[in-house]
Amino acid sequence: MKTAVLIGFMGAGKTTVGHELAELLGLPLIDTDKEIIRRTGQTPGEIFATAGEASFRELEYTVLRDVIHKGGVIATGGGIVETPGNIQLLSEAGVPVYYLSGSFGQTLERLADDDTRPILRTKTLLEVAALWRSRLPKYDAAATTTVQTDGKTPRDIARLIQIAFEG
Ligand SMILES: Nc1ncnc2c1ncn2[C@@H]1O[C@H](COP(=O)(O)OP(=O)(O)OP(=O)(O)O)[C@@H](O)[C@H]1O
Ligand SMILES: O=C(O)C1=C[C@@H](O)[C@@H](O)[C@H](O)C1
Ligand SMILES: [Mg+2]
Repeated sequence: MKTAVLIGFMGAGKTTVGHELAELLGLPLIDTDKEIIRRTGQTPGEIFATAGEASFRELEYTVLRDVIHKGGVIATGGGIVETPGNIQLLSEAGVPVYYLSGSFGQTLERLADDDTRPILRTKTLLEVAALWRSRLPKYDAAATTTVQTDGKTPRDIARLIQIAFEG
C-alpha cells in the first residue's frame, strides 16, 4: 500500500488535511498523536504533564517506526522533526513527505481557542515564535514537497497533494 506523510507546525492542518487526503486517495489515515492516545490511553497533554516531553518523543518515534511501512496517509505531530531518528525513518522509507507551510499568524490563529497542545499552553508567544523559527529548517529538510496553505481550504490543500502524489 502507498504512503504519504504530512508534516508541519501545530495548527498547519495535518490532521484535518490528512482526513481529506485519505478520502481522496482511498487510503487509511494514521494520525501519530491519535495512535499514541490509542496505545497509552493518554493525550499528548497528559503525557507531557506526567511522564514529560522526552517520554512522549520516544512513544512518537515508536509509533512512526511501526506505521511507516504499513501504508496510508500519515498525519504526524508538529514536533516529529525534533527527533533525529524520525527524520532518518522518513528518509530511509523513501516515501513522499508533504510539508504544510503557512504564515505564523494564520497557523496560530487556528489554535486560538484550542487548549489541547501542551506546548502552546506552557510557552509564551515569544517562545512559540522561537520554536517556529528553529523548526522551519527541519521541516524544509525533511520534506520532499512543500505545500503553501495560507488562504486555502483543507480540501484545496488535499487536492494539491493528490495531484503531486499521483503525478
Ligand atoms: N486550511 C485550513 N483552513 C482553515 N482552518 C484550518 C485549515 N487547516 C486546519 N484548520 C483548522 O485548524 C485547527 C488545527 O488543525 P489540525 O488539528 O489539523 O492541525 P495539526 O497540523 O494536525 O496540528 P498538530 O500538530 O497539533 O496535530 C483545526 O481547528 C482545523 O479545523
Ligand atoms: O509541536 C509539537 O511539539 C506537538 C504537536 C502536537 O501534534 C502533539 O504531538 C504534541 O502536542 C506536541
Ligand atoms: Mg494533528
